[in-house]
Amino acid sequence: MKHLRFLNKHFYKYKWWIIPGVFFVVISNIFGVIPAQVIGHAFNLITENIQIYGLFNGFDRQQLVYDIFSYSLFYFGMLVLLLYLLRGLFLFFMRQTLILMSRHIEFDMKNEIYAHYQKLSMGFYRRNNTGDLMNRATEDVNRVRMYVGPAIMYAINTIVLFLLIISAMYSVNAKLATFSLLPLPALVIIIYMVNTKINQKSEQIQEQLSSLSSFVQERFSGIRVIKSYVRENYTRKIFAQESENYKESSMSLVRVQALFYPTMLLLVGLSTILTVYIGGEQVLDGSITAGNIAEFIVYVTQLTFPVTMLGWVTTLIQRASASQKRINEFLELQPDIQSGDLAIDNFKGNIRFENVSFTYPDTGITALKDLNFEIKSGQFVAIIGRTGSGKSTLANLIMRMYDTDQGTIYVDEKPLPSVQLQPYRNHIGFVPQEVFLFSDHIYNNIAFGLDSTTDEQVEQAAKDAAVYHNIKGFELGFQTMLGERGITLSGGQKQRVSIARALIKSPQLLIFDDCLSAVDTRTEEEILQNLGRVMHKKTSILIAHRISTIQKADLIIVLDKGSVAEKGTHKELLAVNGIYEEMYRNQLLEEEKKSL
Ligand SMILES: Nc1ncnc2c1ncn2[C@@H]1O[C@H](COP(=O)(O)OP(=O)(O)OP(=O)(O)O)[C@@H](O)[C@H]1O
Repeated sequence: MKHLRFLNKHFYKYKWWIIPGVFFVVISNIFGVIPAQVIGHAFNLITENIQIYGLFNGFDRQQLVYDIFSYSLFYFGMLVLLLYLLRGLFLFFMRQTLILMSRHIEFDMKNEIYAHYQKLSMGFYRRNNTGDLMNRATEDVNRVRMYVGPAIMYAINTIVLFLLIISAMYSVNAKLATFSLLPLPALVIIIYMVNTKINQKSEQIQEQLSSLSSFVQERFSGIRVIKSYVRENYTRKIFAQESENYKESSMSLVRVQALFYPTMLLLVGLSTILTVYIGGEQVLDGSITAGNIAEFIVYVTQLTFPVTMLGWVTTLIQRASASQKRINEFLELQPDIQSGDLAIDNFKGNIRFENVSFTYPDTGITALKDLNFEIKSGQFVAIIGRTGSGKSTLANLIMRMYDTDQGTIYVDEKPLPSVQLQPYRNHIGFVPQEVFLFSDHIYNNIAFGLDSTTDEQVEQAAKDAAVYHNIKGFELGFQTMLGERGITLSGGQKQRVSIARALIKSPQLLIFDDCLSAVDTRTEEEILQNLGRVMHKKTSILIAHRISTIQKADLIIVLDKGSVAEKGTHKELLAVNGIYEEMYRNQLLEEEKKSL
């Protein structure tokens, strides 16, 4: 329950919704209780009038008695109707305030969680899977909303109704009130127990459903692999098994639910029988009127719904508390990467690594060891090395996706952690190794990094990335949709669209993380030539596997097992006869083999 205290700030913010809301609950309940008394009076009127009507048997006046009697009944009927209408009106206001408030709180919470997620660092995204993040921002928030809205509303409603009805009952007759209420505690306990059971089963079903959905989602994403390995029957069988489990749990839930209403009706029926029996005795000894029995039956029926709600409200509160705990776990996390204060308005693109080492905290893998080098402003620098040698890690450190364990990275001679993070990243055009494009138009994908763009800018970026003609070849050109409901680009086209996305920013520093691997050598040559023009006097860092890509670099850094093994120009490195020269020889050999 303590986790729900987090929501108090929201309640405070929306106090002018809660206060009238509670007021409407009280008023609507008053209008809900008075009709029972009116019905009681009407009942008394009937019994008394029937006797008077009988006395006038055979007299002309009998018709007059009948008219007065039916007029009074009509009056009582209209009064009950009016009271219920007023109750309905205030119930409407109650929902309009309390439930609407819960929607506002839900909206605020979702925005708060989303904004907070965005602040958290890469390590957080590595540690937690996307499904979990999504669940906390949607399903868990929804459960909390059920607490701030319906649960609170029904709880207040139940308390107010209980107080009003019980005091009304005891003011009529204490003995009858006690007997009529006797089955209610049993009803509360049974409902609570059944509800807990239903809840456990629903949770189990929910889990099975999400595992079923993940299974289906993954299998359909990998449908190509399934078809090529002819595993359709195999996956169908697994799916049938998972569905069977889901069906079994659902059936067992239905069985429990089927018990719920009969049990409830049984106990309410018991209460009614007791009311009529004890009430009958009381009428006989003259302590109450027959109308009071009718009044009590209405009370007992009115109490049934809130009592049922009580069990439901308890489960809603328990669920909300568990969900809020999960939400708080993430909201209380502080980003590992905190922005510095130094402004970096005229970034020149000078990067210096001084004794930099880095170990991934989750795996304990030391990816970079004691790196020392300088990338001067305006240089074209290449990073090369075997797979797993730490090239992408180096790019991530420059982007400050992670902080170094030891040593310092200086940007324009300022320690990177002391620099304002977002303006710094804004100066960089980063093309990651794993291309990610949004399910949106090609145009919007290229324009992604800028707040406003012109068609010319987008087209020029596409031309520089050598993807313009491909895009123009599509029926809808730059308005072609990508992603699930759009077209699928080839690996090379994707890489080039993501290059265009970086180039459109005219960044001061460009980092290509092995993003030319799916591009043929001729197109690669074209892109490199364009880069020479676009990145003139600006810094470019190219991570590559092919030596042909980087031969013209001002500086080539060869990484081996996380350390700088060699550095220099192409010519200088060949002269060293080391790793670089060996890679060069192997690649030449491969090309010769291909040309044979
Ligand atoms: N997010 C991560 N968490 C933990 N370990 C990682 C992570 N990313 C990379 N590593 C490890 O760090 C080492 C260096 O990886 P990195 O991706 O930097 O190499 P790379 O030179 O870019 O490789 P490739 O050429 O195959 O892309 C590897 O041993 C890898 O397993």
